[in-house]
Amino acid sequence: MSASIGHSSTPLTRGVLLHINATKPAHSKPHFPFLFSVSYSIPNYLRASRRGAVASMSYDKQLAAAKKAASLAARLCQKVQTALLQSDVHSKSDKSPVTVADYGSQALVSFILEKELPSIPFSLVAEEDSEDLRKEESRETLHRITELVNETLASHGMGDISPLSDEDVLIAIDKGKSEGGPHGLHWVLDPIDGTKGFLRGDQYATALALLDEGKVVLGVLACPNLPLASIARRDQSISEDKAGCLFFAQVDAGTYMQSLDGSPPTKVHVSAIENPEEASFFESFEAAHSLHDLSSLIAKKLGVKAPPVRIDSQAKYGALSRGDGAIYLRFPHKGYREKIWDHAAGYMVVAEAGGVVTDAAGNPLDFSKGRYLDLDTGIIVTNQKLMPALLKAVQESIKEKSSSL
Ligand SMILES: Nc1ncnc2c1ncn2[C@@H]1O[C@H](COP(=O)(O)O)[C@@H](O)[C@H]1OP(=O)(O)O
Ligand SMILES: [Mg+2]
Ligand SMILES: [Mg+2]
Ligand SMILES: [Mg+2]
Repeated sequence: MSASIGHSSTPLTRGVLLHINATKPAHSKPHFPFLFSVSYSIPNYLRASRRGAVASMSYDKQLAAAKKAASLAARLCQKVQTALLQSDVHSKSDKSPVTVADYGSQALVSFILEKELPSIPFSLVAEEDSEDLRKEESRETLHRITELVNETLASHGMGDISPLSDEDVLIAIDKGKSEGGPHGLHWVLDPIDGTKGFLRGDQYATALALLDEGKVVLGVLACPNLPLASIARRDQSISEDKAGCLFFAQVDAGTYMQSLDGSPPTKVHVSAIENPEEASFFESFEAAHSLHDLSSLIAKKLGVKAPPVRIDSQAKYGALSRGDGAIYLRFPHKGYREKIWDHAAGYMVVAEAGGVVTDAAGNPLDFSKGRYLDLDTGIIVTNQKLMPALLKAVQESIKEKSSSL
């Protein structure tokens, strides 16, 4: 049995089904510069919660630009999702709305970041590229995307910018082809994380992070359908709740949440729960994205009593960063390669809120290897108190289930 948190649809009945979304990563170096001998005794999961060499720098300007870009992209996505949900059943099974929102979001973020930070060399590692959009049959879709991007800019205080042409939009999208890596500054973007949730009318996120010398130094998660109030112990329809959260975090500066409408930010912290019996855990809504039976086994071994809360996208990381749940488990099917844009922003938001993100072996996530994450089996997220027991349960469960992984 599970719970799921959607936006538009189903009333939530206790013990029936909640669905939402989210994700995360980690840093590698222990931050004890004068105690080198101690570092060998620090468990990997604690190393994963500490900042790297670039910790003392400020990224305030980049953070302001990232918040602006992600918020506007979320507005664009909301507009498309609203139209999608109002349309008839046939078009709901059509992939094109999400295509328009994906490309539009990427073009908008790319354009705004470069415009807002003209003195900084621009490198963007992003999910989409313009190859399909340049085909003759995509001409109308491209016009629609350009129109949406221009409308969004004009209606959110950027009307002084000359409207973008179709070619400008294609160029902005293709700026996302950077390979990232261990040197320099690289933006990392998932323009819509959780496309399945987007199409269902449920959770999705625009996820934007910045890498400096291979380390994540800031993260922004715009989650248009995530309720502002906690989704823990939810037992009635969420459609009554106000939704639309913007999470943001900068290295060594904590994690904050505000409404997408622009309420003052409040500092958030991961759950302080130490007893697994009181913990609840998040996982993908989509069984194709994560092994639900493995998560169930882990939860059982740990002694978790609550049913899983199933959510699409990196909204899971956002919800975890404010303590709505204590654990996030992600075990993709064999052969799936995780991309950095699916975890970089969520990682930062959780790590700065006091949480820990590792792979299934307890190693920090390494964002310096290019577009993919190179990791052992899965990703696990929780607070520092629960991590040792969680790691043990994960490793025992994987051993038991190893034939099916
Ligand atoms: N087969 C798959 N296994 C795991 N994750 C997937 C798979 N296919 C797509 N994804 C990506 O997983 C993330 C969503 O996972 P979830 O919502 O279950 O947490 C998204 O980034 C989604 O891509 P996309 O960004 O295109 O939606
Ligand atoms: Mg994604
Ligand atoms: Mg995506
Ligand atoms: Mg995708």
